[in-house]
Amino acid sequence: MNDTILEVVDASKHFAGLKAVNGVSFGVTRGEILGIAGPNGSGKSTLFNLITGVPFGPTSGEIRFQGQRIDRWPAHRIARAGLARTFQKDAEFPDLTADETLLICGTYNGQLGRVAARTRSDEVLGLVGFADTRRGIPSRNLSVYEKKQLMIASGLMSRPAVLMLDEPASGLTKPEIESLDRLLVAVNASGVTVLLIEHVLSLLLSISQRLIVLNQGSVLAQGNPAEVVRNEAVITAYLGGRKQ
Ligand SMILES: Nc1ncnc2c1ncn2[C@@H]1O[C@H](COP(=O)(O)OP(=O)(O)OP(=O)(O)O)[C@@H](O)[C@H]1O
Repeated sequence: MNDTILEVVDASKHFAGLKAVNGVSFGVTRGEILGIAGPNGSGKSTLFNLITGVPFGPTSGEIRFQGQRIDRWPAHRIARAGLARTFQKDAEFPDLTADETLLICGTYNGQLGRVAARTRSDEVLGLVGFADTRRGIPSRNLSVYEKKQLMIASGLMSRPAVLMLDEPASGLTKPEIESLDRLLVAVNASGVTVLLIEHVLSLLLSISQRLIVLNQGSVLAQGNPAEVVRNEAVITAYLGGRKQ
């Protein structure tokens, strides 16, 4: 049985002369946590953009999700098919509470009625460990870690098969990164395949089963995380060409 849930085949995104993503191919196995690393500007967020169609699909290449070709689908159709993502930002709706935010995500992305959305909110907030006492305050007043919890909970409202996270550890303290580690393991254990863009190497090494490193829009290395971070080309890319 083929257990590949998501396939990126020779995908590129070019902005005029800039090859932001250039001929990238990889598969994602159902149930895994796949880490994606790379220096700033190497094309990680653009790769998420072209997979999810937010705000654009690939210039060329194919994206296949659960056996269907999705690279010409509108973003909302891709989301509703089971590919959810988060962005590198603080709070989706700063003026809204966690409950209100999740109601919007549940009814729009998850296409749930109000009662089902409320039930799902309880489930996802429990899964990410969000305190009940914090559900009624505007998101802008939450701590950095609580905003991350809410962001991940929002992505889970539609019961996605795949959750794509863009640098969720940014701005977190070391103990908070350890909490995030446990949170993501719990999300994965609940049956969600996870794609994780991250600069925090300790998190990637702790939870990823495989690691892909991008550089200048192309795959530089992929495979076992501990081996990939020892790869000489990867070290050189991170050090900007300086030899140690
Ligand atoms: N909409 C756009 N128009 C033009 N250039 C873009 C656009 N989006 C991204 N780029 C460029 O594409 C390249 C890759 O950017 P991208 O944001 O994907 O990198 P990244 O690896 O996610 O970086 P970081 O780690 O800093 O978030 C960069 O040179 C960026 O300036």
